[in-house]
Amino acid sequence: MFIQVLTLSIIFFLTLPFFFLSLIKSSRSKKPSTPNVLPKRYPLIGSYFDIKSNQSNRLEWITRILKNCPSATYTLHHILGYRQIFTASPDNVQHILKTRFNNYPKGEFFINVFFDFLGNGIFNADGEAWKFERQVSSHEFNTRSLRKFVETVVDAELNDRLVPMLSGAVTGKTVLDFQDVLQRFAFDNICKIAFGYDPECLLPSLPQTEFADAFEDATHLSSERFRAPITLTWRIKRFFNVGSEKKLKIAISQVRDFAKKLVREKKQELATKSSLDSVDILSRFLNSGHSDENFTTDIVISFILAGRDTTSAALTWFFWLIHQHPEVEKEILKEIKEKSDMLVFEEVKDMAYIHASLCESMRLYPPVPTDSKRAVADDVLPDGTVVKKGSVVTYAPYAIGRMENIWGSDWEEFKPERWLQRDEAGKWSFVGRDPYTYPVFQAGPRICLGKEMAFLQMKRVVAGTLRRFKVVPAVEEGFQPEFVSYLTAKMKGGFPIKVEERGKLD
Ligand code: HEM
Repeated sequence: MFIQVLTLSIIFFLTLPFFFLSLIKSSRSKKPSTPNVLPKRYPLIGSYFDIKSNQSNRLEWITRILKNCPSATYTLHHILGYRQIFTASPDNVQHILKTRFNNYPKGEFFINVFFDFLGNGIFNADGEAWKFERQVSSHEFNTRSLRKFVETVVDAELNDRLVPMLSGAVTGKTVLDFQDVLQRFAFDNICKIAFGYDPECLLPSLPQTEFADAFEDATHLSSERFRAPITLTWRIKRFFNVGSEKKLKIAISQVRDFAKKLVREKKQELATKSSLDSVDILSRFLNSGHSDENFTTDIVISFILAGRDTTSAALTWFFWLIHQHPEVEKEILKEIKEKSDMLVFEEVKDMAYIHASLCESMRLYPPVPTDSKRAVADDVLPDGTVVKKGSVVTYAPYAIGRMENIWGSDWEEFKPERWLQRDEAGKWSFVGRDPYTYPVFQAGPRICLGKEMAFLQMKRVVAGTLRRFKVVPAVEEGFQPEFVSYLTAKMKGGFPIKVEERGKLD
């Protein structure tokens, strides 16, 4: 706090004369004022005051601004001339993620902010390091691996852990935090598929998971660095090891200790096994000659981040929306009833209505609501926005999902049908949108590697849960959950539910 006040005071006194000058100038100005939704901007400090006052509702604030800009793109001016361009324009998204991919890496700024937590893991790498990690990991996402994932890992976690836990909640009439349960589910899943290790997080006792808490803190506090109005603040705090940086250091060291333990155990296992027996991602990296402990630890952390918080966030919002829309739930149940009790891989793939409902839910509540790149060289976006070398360019799936010109005047409504068409026999088929209009999984060369895996897992969980149970939010009448976003999104305070047994589907 002291450091933040000190930094601010210095900047404040340096910029005071410019501030008053601009006030006088704007009060004399005859020009019509900009709509008050756009931030006020001053010399040197840019829109510091608006940025600061909207820090806690940043996503909504940015969305409101983008909705009020003709090309859904806005350049936000931070302190000392540093610019950040926000966009919700599909053409601009395509330009950044595909057409001029090489001009928009994650960049030094992002990598430095997250380096202590993610190191050189795939989420925090550019250039050759990224290419190598992507190439090695991609083998784990072929059809054979995906089939194995659904038929062994997901089904076992569902039938042996999730369903018994929901049954227990019916019998005991207990309230569960479904967000926590789904995170545990996803964590067990990703550890099994990526490292061949079962952390047994989703047990009836809901074991205290020090690691999960530390992971949560590390994600939250690292992304706070990214949002800090003044970058210098966290660097000074880190130097003196005080405040949030002290907490972050402790959380990161717990996360890294856990990940290192996984790497060491895997190395021992590989020493006694043929390399052909080990088909998880970690084994692939270790077998490819990359046994450096820090590097493999980074890989483990990135995959946990990729696999744990994304699908659980998506499912949390999905189950909330389903309860608000009984007509959608009814249609989902119809689809479930058409399939066998123990779904096989092809049946999971084929569930078009559930697929559409998940897409629709992630349109409104994307697990990764914004994503940033840094311009290597000067550029101009398709809408004419000038990008200066070094500017941060952020595309916002959350805002794109709320654009009337893309989704129509009913954009606020949860309507899976906007992703579907019926054939003459009345069977639904899924109609996707291009990945720039729906960049929930990113797009272009860095599109999410786990997209298909995520859908298979989520569809299996939805079918396995709703076939037997009704998920009822345990909240007061009129309650509205709050969407919060760190690196990935969350429902603030968790998602309390009661579970009811459903009679046989008729
Ligand atoms: C609903 C679920 C998911 C969503 C919405 C999602 C979304 C995303 C997004 C937006 C990115 C780009 C992040 C960035 O570069 O900053 C990404 C990257 C990635 N995702 Fe996912 N993801 C999901 C599930 C998964 C799962 C289950 C895995 C499995 C391990 C996975 C693996 C990855 C990997 C490895 C990358 C890095 C790709 C690269 O940089 O080349 N994701 N994902």
